Amino acid sequence: MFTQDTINRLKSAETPFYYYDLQLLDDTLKTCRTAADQYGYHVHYALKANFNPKVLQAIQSVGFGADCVSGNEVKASIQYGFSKDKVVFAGVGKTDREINAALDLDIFCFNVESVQELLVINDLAGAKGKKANVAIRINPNVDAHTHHFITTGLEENKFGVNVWQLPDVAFTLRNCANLNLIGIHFHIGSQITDLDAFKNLCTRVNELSDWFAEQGFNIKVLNVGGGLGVNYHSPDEDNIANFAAYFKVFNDFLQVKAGQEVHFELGRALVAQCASLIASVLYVKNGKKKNFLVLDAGMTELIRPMLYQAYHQIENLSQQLITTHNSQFTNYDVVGPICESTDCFRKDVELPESVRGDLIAIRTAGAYGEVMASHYNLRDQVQSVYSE
Ligand SMILES: Cc1ncc(COP(=O)(O)O)c(C=O)c1O
Ligand SMILES: N[C@@H](CCCC[NH3+])C(=O)O
Repeated sequence: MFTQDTINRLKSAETPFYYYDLQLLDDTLKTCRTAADQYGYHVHYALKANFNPKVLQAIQSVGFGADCVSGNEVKASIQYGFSKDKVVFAGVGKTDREINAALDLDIFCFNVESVQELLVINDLAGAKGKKANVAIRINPNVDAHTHHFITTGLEENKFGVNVWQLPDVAFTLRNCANLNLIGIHFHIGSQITDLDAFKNLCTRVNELSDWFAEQGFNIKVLNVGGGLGVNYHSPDEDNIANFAAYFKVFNDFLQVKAGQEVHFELGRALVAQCASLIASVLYVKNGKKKNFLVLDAGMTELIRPMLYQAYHQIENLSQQLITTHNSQFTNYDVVGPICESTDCFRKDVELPESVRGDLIAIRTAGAYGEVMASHYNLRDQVQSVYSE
């Protein structure tokens, strides 16, 4: 919910922009930290969700590690103060240049996604006279019951090694003198709201942890990835994810052997609710079949609705200030200015009757929003405005 003061402040900035509520970010981080600390769990923030400098500064200041998926994310995490012994480097296609840079930075661990990658890291580490810590990303074939496009832990997905490939992984590890296996890593998908999916993940992790122990490997880290979802439908009533319930599932169902640490890689749940995309109504096009609100933001600023049919709550902030019980409501297709028919945030959105210049908020846009913006149509770089 935006206060009148905030709306007045937003009116003075040029749209479109992302508005960050840094207090909510801080509250979310502290809630997560407290819930994780209860079990001694380690949280790494998945930078891919949002690498806005202010967001990174806030997250590193609560002591979380960093989960990175490119050489540039590794560099950014260290630049913004994440401790290098809490930086992990994941990704299915790490280049030699990226691996070398991460080796030079002495990061904590590579999350490795194939036997081929193990061999490359072994060679590159050897050439530097180093030993690289690795965790094997295993595809647990657990259904996350999330959108098909953002599920990652199924046999049909490109990520990780499949269970039937593990004997080959074990053989390779035994023959790679420059690798030190420290952990096993999993990530079953994103925007998961059914905690049973994590329960099923725990069962698989327990089996695989036992398998590695039987093979004589000392697995120090169980990295169960991220994926905790947020409430896109009620961003005000439910603005902080239920971290306590999430971590409790792992405490209840994950078998942790003596000396093992449990690591998480949360992205969305930490940052989604703290930002909204703020746009202005450029034109109201009333037709016979449809009414359109044409905004000055589109898929170039927030692509999630177009890419995954993702729901984001849409609010008319200007009319919120003057809406009375007599206000007229109209259904609009809320669209952007981009030359693509898919450039639509949502069809048939019921909003107070809107006029040119009204401020529109597209909520829960802090994760995979600003970071996925593009310059298509040679659009300007989207700007950010902060609550403090
Ligand atoms: C390997 C890995 N870890 C962590 C994350 C973060 O996921 P989320 O933002 O859903 O918490 C992702 C993205 O889905 C991922 O691919
Ligand atoms: N970018 C996606 C999620 C992918 C997460 C990265 N593995 C989203 O906006 O929901």
